[in-house]
Amino acid sequence: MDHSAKTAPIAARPLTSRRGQSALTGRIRVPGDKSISHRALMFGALAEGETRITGLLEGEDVLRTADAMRALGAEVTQLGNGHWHVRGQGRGKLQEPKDVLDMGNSGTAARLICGILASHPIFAVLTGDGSLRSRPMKRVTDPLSGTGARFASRAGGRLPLAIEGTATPSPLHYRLPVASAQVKSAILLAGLNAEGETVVEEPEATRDHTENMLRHFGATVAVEVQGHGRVVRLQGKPSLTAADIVVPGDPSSAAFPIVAALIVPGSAVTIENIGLNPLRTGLFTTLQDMGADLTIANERIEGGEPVGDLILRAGPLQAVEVPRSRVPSMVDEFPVLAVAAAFAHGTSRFLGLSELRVKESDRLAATAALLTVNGITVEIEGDDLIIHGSGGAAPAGGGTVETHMDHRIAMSALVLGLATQAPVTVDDAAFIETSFPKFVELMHGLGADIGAA
Ligand SMILES: O=C(O)C1=C[C@@H](OP(=O)(O)O)[C@@H](O)[C@H](O)C1
Ligand SMILES: C=C(OP(=O)(O)O)C(=O)O
Repeated sequence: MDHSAKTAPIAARPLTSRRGQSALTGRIRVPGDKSISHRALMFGALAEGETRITGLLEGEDVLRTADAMRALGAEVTQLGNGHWHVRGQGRGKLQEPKDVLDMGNSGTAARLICGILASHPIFAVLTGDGSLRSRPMKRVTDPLSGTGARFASRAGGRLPLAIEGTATPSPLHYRLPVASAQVKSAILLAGLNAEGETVVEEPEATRDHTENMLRHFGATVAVEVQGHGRVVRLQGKPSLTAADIVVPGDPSSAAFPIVAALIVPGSAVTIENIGLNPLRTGLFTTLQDMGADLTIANERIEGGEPVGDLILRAGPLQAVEVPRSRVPSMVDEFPVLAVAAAFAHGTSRFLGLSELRVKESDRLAATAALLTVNGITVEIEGDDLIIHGSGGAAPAGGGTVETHMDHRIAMSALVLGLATQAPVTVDDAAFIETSFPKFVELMHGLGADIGAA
């Protein structure tokens, strides 16, 4: 698939999901964690020596990061089956790219690379596909300007964006105005080449893969918990040394077969080797609050991250209220949680979803639309999403869902259609490739009926 800004738009790929003859059953693994995969390639490129990665997500978003790291001078080798090697020159030694860096659909790639480039004395231009070009970048370029780097972009801070990095970045002390691991990470990455301490204060804790992996490569990163939030301190100019990385299965990808197993009557599914970093597991807590038959087994530490297996059985779900403090730990899971809530007994409320408006699509609106067009009653009140559950009965379905270049809307809609009365169609499933290659094949393996529209 190619959906880059440089090429003509490719034909949309509609897909339909239907209630099958039987329940979903089986034991599966989902692809590697997207957040950890991006960081493994980037930090490998910033470290000295050869970083060996196992279980890398080979989805479009991460492949864009791999291309960008090559364009910046790192040797990035794909060995097959999720094994990759990255040979970096050491911190501060990236080369000026000879062409525009196309980050495709990936907000994480674009924003983290802004942080990396701000503290290199090179010029670079970033662009992306139609979705990424509409997403806000000022949230990183405004604070990063404090390093001395200069940014020029389209109106409203949209890509394409030109960066003139600096050889002598000032260290930043920044309090995040929104809960965002991407913004936190961009600031920490700029701090790698700054003299002294870079400090990020986050009022709500967000995923800490950057902090963990920087430590793994030899940096000194101190984290102080303050209420719901944290203060992160990075010592500048560390020696970053290549390190091996084992990428766990992505809990955000696992969310789709998880919800499918819970709503298709009679299903029994096990998903192995899922990352259980506590800053990523808000969905599992929420589903357990809903009374889902979801058990975590075989918990262990692999490659420095907690992982485990999830055992799921279909059954009745109760409505739930998700507090705003839980949003960062499940920020990408709300579309598919909304699908689960559509089957629940009672009315669910998800509070404080403003950040969903600036994802690959306006996910708050797209999630409400995906349910509404399939006969489920929803309301948006301010930044809250309210879903009136069907009380266990199969919702009507029969709708065609607009995916707006958003992989998570496409997969959520296809999961919904596995348990509605009439099939559900998505207008374009192509973007599923960004985070979950082989999603359809994996769901087929469980017995799901997903096919041509
Ligand atoms: O840091 C990361 O890897 C990510 C952070 C989140 O974005 P925000 O930082 O915008 O919340 C999340 O939505 C995205 O899928 C991955
Ligand atoms: C928001 C997401 O990713 P990104 O911001 O990297 O595009 C996502 O994968 O749901």
